[in-house]
Amino acid sequence: MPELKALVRPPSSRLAEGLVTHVERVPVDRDLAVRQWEGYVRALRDNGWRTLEVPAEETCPDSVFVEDAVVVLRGTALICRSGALSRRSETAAVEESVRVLGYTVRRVEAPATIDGGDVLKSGETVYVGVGGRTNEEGVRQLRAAFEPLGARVVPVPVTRVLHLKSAVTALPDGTVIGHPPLVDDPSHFPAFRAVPEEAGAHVVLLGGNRLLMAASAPRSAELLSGLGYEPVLVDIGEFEKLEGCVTCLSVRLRDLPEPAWP
Ligand SMILES: NC(=O)NCCC[C@H](N)C(=O)O
Repeated sequence: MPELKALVRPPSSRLAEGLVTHVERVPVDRDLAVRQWEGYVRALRDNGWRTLEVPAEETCPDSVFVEDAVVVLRGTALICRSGALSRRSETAAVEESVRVLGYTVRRVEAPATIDGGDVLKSGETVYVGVGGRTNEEGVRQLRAAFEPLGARVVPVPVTRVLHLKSAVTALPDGTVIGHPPLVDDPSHFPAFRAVPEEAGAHVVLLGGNRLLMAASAPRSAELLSGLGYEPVLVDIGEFEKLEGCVTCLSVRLRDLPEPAWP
């Protein structure tokens, strides 16, 4: 059984200057954020994931949200080109990390934009949110990169939240979960289940029935627990102030090429 591995990236000292789009700006306690980030990394490790740290990018306040910089599928790493100008220089160190790991590296090229937070993989399907940080040309380049690898790319609209994965994520059986007021059109998904909180829509699949979730979604955790899942809760409140969620703080390397890992 190959070891489970994930990329994470320590918060920049300028974290508090991170972008906000759909929420009011409120002060961020960077020291608390660092402790919460350490707790998040610990939760991954405690659940069998070995974490590799991409070096912090001090000049990029949002660089801790490493998910947005790269999408990996079957040995290919697609380096994103963010829809937010201030986030474009986050990718250099991420590209270096995945290259060292042995991934075939492709880059999203202008005029395309893609944020990894808009890309939701579930089985053979790759849903991509369009309307916020990812544009139509981004969808075209995602198709060109991943359809030859066997993926089916399905564009879905995103207008109510920052990223597709701010609205929905998928359970291990492919059921897509979301908080209905924030989901543009649930009919795009073959199976959809409503959860009662915004943050309840965000799960990171840890393996087996375990789901990493934000502590701010206790009722959704209870609902999922009633369905047989085992929520693992982490407090990421300082990141939520910047529209971050559990998914965006790591990139799970499920199709890591071999040999790899230093
Ligand atoms: N994938 C994600 O949900 N990323 C969160 C990014 C938050 C950051 N403040 C941003 O606006 O880009």
